[in-house]
Amino acid sequence: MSSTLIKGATLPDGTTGDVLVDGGEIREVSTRPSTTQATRTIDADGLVLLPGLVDLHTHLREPGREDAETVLTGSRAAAVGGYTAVLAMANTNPVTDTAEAAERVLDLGRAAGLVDVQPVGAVTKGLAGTELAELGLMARSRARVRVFSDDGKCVHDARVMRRALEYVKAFGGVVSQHSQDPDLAGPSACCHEGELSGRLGLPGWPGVAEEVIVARDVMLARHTGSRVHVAHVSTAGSVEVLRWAKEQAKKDGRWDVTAEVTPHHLMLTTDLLAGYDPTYKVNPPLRPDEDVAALREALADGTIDAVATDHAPHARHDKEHAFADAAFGMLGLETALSVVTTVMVEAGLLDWAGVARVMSANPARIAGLDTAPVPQGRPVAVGEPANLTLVDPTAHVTVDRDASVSLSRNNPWHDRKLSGRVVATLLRGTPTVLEGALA
Ligand SMILES: NC(=O)N[C@@H](CC(=O)O)C(=O)O
Ligand SMILES: [Zn+2]
Ligand SMILES: [Zn+2]
Repeated sequence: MSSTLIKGATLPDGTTGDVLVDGGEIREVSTRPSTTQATRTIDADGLVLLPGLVDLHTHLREPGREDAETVLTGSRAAAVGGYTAVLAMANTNPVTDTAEAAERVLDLGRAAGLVDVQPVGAVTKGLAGTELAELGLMARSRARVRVFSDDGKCVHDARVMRRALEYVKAFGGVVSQHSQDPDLAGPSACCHEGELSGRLGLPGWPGVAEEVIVARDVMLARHTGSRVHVAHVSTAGSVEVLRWAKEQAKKDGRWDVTAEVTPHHLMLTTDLLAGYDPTYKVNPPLRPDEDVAALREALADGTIDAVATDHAPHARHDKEHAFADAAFGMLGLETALSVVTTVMVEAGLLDWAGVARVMSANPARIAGLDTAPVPQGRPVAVGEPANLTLVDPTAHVTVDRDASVSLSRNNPWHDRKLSGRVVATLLRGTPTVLEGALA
């Protein structure tokens, strides 16, 4: 295997040095110039070297909607975005609700070979919300499933949620919840319920539809002594509940609650809907400024543990409709690091150690990938697997949706100026991205 010498990189802790990668591992980290000869040298002067990014929430669409994305094209988008591992959501067709289905996604990921594709298992059969899927068999399968989610749908029945939490506790699993009470909004809700939705004549979801489920689930986590993870948190009220719950869980030590926020909920607001552009239609919906401010603050102070993309590719014929009829979801893998650089690092809310924490270490730990046979989310240190992301923190990029390696084009960042750019990604020592493009 070839070796790579990364010269003069700034590490997350702020020190500068040379990093030698060989045999899939980090072999040297030295503050003085390394004299070792390597097959490849990357000049990293002025660049930041992060542990490979880990995405807790990706929709890869295979099997079933290979016209929108495949495991291969989604893996390409992930690598370009600086990711070395992604959790593939279960709302495919068929649903990932059996050990065989999970192993198939795992194998497709290995065949693509660009990032570790870790399947998420469904909580209930067919995402129908009534009967538990074969959680234990998925956990014991080759796919070693630890994260379970009916994402796209809320596990609405409290009894089913309680059972699922009890079940996953046995093998250190976690239930990732799409928190949204369907009874608090009509079936046609498609945006944030507020003054603007009234003006536009669009039926909305109130923030409280999310908050009541977050509150219920943290109490169920406490009751069962298990772990719940709140997917794509979008309101200030949810943050308040999480802040309280995390304090309680810490004191108790027997249960846990974690949460993720998407790049779009950290930057885009509900007023974008004024033009009825379905690119901005997403679930949970874009919220007002005060929610966005609360989410940023919560990510900075650790109330929210992780940034997760909720990369949700959709084919043109599903997205290009009148607002009310278009599919929910937006792309996120290729732009996440730039959005976080722009809204968190440049704003002084996170330093690079903080970015490493919320985009690599914490998501890996939540997903149980930090203890996998070949771990993810580990520090940039000698003896660790060489999963690495090299970032130019001062670059400015104007996003072009047609430059994307995703199969889909539902990109809300098109034409926006963002800061920070992924220059290179290494998966266990092998470059998947060099000079900002697939290697
Ligand atoms: N986020 C979305 O708007 N859509 C997701 C489902 C989901 O994450 O709930 C999808 O699968 O398209
Ligand atoms: Zn969801
Ligand atoms: Zn999702």
